[in-house]
Amino acid sequence: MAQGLPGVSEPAARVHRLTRRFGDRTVLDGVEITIGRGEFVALLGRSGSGKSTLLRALAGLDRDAEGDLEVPGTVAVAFQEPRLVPWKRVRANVALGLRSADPRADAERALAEVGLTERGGAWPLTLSGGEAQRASLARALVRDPGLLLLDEPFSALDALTRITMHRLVLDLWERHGPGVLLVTHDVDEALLLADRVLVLDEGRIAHETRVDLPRPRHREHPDLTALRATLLARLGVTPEGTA
Ligand SMILES: Nc1ncnc2c1ncn2[C@@H]1O[C@H](COP(=O)(O)OP(=O)(O)OP(=O)(O)O)[C@@H](O)[C@H]1O
Repeated sequence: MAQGLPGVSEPAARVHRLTRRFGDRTVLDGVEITIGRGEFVALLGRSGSGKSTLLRALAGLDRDAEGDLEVPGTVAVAFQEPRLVPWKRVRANVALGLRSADPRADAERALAEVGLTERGGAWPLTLSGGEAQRASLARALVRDPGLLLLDEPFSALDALTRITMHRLVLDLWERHGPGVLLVTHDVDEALLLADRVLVLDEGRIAHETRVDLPRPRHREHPDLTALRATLLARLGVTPEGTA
């Protein structure tokens, strides 16, 4: 995978002709994506369409992906399962691998930002699902990423916690301004959070929708109803009540 050199007007990430084959199966087939600095992009696609494969390539975790990838800044990833190291306390998990002057102080600051100051000394296994996701977000943000990759980080959470986490992510994004790529199954989540929603199908970005609405957004907003219908149709989901 070729890594581009950072330039003056670099976006947070640029993917050019990204291709990934597993044996004789081509899962990604020349994907093109640009994520602007400070832009929030959501990626939808049917199960098995290659969303996680794309995200892993962007995170630099897949050496066998072909194509050009330009990510000028630091990349941080938060996964569906928080992936905290169980034998390190929460604070130490957030500080893990951090090469700053005072990793512990940075970790404390990040924990405060996600509202988890009091759980810094806890063991990961004692955290609730929402708390563990907050810790995972703190661990991502403490690296001050230019690109934040979120792989379905809210899908295992209950509905109320998910709403709280949506607000938290928007708040952190507005404050820190990374480019975000959020992989999700949830059309509403994509429409509530993102500036732009992409649909991955047959190994390519088959559709793109811009969401020009101020945040916070409400599910019932009439503009979202139309966008939701378009996206569901693109995903091959037939509206209820039709054949
Ligand atoms: N290491 C691998 N070896 C072989 N096939 C793989 C590997 N990783 C992914 N695949 C295949 O690539 C396809 C895309 O997988 P991927 O996990 O990226 O899909 P996804 O869109 O994230 O799915 P989901 O929404 O269900 O999480 C799947 O058919 C999967 O079986």
